[in-house]
Amino acid sequence: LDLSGQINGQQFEHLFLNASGVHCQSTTELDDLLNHPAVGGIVTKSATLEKRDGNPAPRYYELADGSINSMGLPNFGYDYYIDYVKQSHAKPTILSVAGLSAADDVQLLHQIQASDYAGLTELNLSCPNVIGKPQMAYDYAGTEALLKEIFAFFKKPLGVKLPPYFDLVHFDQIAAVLNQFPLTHVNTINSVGNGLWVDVASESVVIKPKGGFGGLGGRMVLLTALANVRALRQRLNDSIKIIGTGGVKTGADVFAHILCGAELVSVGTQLQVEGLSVYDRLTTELSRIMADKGYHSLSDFRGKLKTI
Ligand SMILES: O=C(O)c1[nH]c(=O)[nH]c(=O)c1I
Repeated sequence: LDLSGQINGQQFEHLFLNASGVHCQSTTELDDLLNHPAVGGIVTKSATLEKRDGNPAPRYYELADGSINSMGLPNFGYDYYIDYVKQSHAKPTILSVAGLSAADDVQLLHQIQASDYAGLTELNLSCPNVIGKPQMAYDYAGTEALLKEIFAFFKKPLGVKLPPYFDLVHFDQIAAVLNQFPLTHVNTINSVGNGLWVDVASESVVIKPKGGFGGLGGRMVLLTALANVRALRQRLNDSIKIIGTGGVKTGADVFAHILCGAELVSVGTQLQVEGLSVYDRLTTELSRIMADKGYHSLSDFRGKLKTI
């Protein structure tokens, strides 16, 4: 079976990545992913200019049907990750970056442009957990202005990480902005921002930052993730590929993401819960579904969701 995908001419022999933030903060974790046969490529934890400790713990909590997190962008800083992705790796790498401001974003991309890194970069426009910092991708004019400034100097392959949208007009608006730029891909969705879990027994929230508010992931966000992959596939230029992220727990979920138009699929919460073996299970389950349907490659059904 051909389970490959391509972004900007870079061949991902296997469709699976990690969701940025999960199992990707240290070089050891990144090596674990790269060395796993059922992983096709990796995304780094979003890097900021300087190293960050992030928010106070507890800042991640696993639920029956997913997760809630308010990590606060803990990472070892830009230099740590550019040094890692600059090395030659057997599989494609995506360097994720997240400034604490638009100016930071520009500075980070200037540094990447000046470096000899030739791989993919992903600008995270959707971190919901940096206190006081709004999610840029909910500001359409701000996103357009930022991307105009960036593409004036940035000539390397660039994609963006998007938050979920919940209104068809918002899909139209963000697609109208993104279609103006030579983006290699969009990665959708980031966590569903600012959910709240209440533990009834203790009558308390379960994470410390932001009074318990945090980004939602896992099975509970699958339907929102599929909607965002599908809506953006229907609206974005074909040249902008989609990395489907959000809610993947089974091979059927992976199949659904591809049917909605995803080129590649990321696993976040379920990787956190299950470990690297999740990729073997998902590969087995996806392969069985494809074989039952007589499909030999992802392109046999990618984007071919039927309506009724
Ligand atoms: O809190 C985080 O570090 C975080 N958490 C998320 O769920 N998405 C993000 O983009 C980020 I930068």
